[in-house]
Amino acid sequence: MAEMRVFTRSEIEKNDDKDKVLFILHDKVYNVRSFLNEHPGGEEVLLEHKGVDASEDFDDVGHSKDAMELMKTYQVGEIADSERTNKRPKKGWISGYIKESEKNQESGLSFYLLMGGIVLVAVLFFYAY
Ligand code: HEM
Repeated sequence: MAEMRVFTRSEIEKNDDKDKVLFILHDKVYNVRSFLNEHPGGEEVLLEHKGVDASEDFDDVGHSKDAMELMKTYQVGEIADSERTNKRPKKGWISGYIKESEKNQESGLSFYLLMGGIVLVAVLFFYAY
């Protein structure tokens, strides 16, 4: 991951460096210049959001957990403390995380099943002898 920098919103807006396509997603700054051709949603939509806070539109698409992981590769910094919205991502955005917590519950459940199995074996063992 590139070295993290602190940006102001106007810096992102005014940036006209040809090597950078910067936008803001939930107070974090991304440079998707090298991702344009690879974005499954197409380069157009990324270019349309150049220089702006794309959080809401991004949330509305409801990106997957894989997309969230991929994003980390393109993060170049974050917005200065005083300019952060600190808004919680909308449901679409966190759908991946919700799935993640469901996964944890599942693994919690299998833990109890395992414990139940052990107890059952112990009881059977107890009655067998
Ligand atoms: C670093 C930022 C981004 C990354 C890494 C990223 C990654 C992805 C990936 C992996 C997909 C495939 C579907 C999925 O796995 O969710 C996707 C689809 C899409 N993305 Fe992005 N994306 C980014 C930013 C954006 C932004 C700012 C927009 C603007 C609204 C956008 C709009 C879309 C659209 C419209 C689709 C297609 C959804 C569909 O066909 O159902 N993406 N993106």
